[in-house]
Amino acid sequence: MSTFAVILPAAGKSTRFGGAGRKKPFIYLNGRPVWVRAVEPFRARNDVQQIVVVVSESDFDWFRETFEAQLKTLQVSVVVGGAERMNSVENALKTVSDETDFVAVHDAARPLINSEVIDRVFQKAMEEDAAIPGVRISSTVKRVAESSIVETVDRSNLWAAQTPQTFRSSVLLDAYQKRGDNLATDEAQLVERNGRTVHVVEGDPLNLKITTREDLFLAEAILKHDSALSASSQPPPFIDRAPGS
Ligand SMILES: Nc1ccn([C@@H]2O[C@H](COP(=O)(O)OP(=O)(O)OP(=O)(O)O)[C@@H](O)[C@H]2O)c(=O)n1
Ligand SMILES: C[C@](O)(CO)[C@H](O)COP(=O)(O)O
Repeated sequence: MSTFAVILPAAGKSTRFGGAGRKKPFIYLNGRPVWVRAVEPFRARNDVQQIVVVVSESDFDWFRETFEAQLKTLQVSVVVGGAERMNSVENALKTVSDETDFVAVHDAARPLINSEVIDRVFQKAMEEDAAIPGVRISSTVKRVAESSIVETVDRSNLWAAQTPQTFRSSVLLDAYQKRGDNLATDEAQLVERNGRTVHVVEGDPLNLKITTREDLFLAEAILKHDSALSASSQPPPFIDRAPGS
């Protein structure tokens, strides 16, 4: 069986989330911390051998003390992050066992990841060495400058990248070793720049990244809807029923 290490970057400043309160990975979402929800689907897998959460230096002691029980139960190690997401992932990569076949990087701010998406990405990565989940862009895309449209972008081949972004360990390590000072907003970009093909599999529109407070409200609504669905044996009225059902 191939083995996977999962890195969950949670060392950002949550600037776009705003407010003086907790940073978004540490906020409770319907009773459980966002980062815990992001970790759980990976911890449930037999092929995941190592899970590393990355937090900022200023959060490190507080995080380990506050979430001591969850860290022990979930068997998660904690690493100090860096100024940029790339630095945070790089720090975690240094702690990944040499025996690990694949590394997956999943935003700790994506708490609604499900096992079906993970299965698809992990399977594709095992077949092709590099894979990410994505969802097709469904709105018309405009390039805007000074509040005016300068271009309508052809959206037919545009996808929004998600996580977990998953790579054969050597492929990701090589991309990071050769990145120099180049920054990127996701690991796929580093691997692409290093001349490797990165494959895209169907993600999930509900695998949202909690960036703003509105995203948190959306995530809460999704979880409330799911729990209502699972509590009721009947599909919701808006789902078409087969004739005569
Ligand atoms: N230096 C950084 C920056 C980001 N992240 C993590 O990468 C994920 C995706 O980043 P983003 O959603 O942009 O989080 P923030 O950087 O905190 O958001 P903002 O840009 O609004 O400050 C988050 O889980 C964030 O904690 C990280 O580990 N280290
Ligand atoms: C990795 C990512 O979630 C893919 O869409 C995204 O690039 C993270 O961006 P952020 O600005 O670090 O949230």
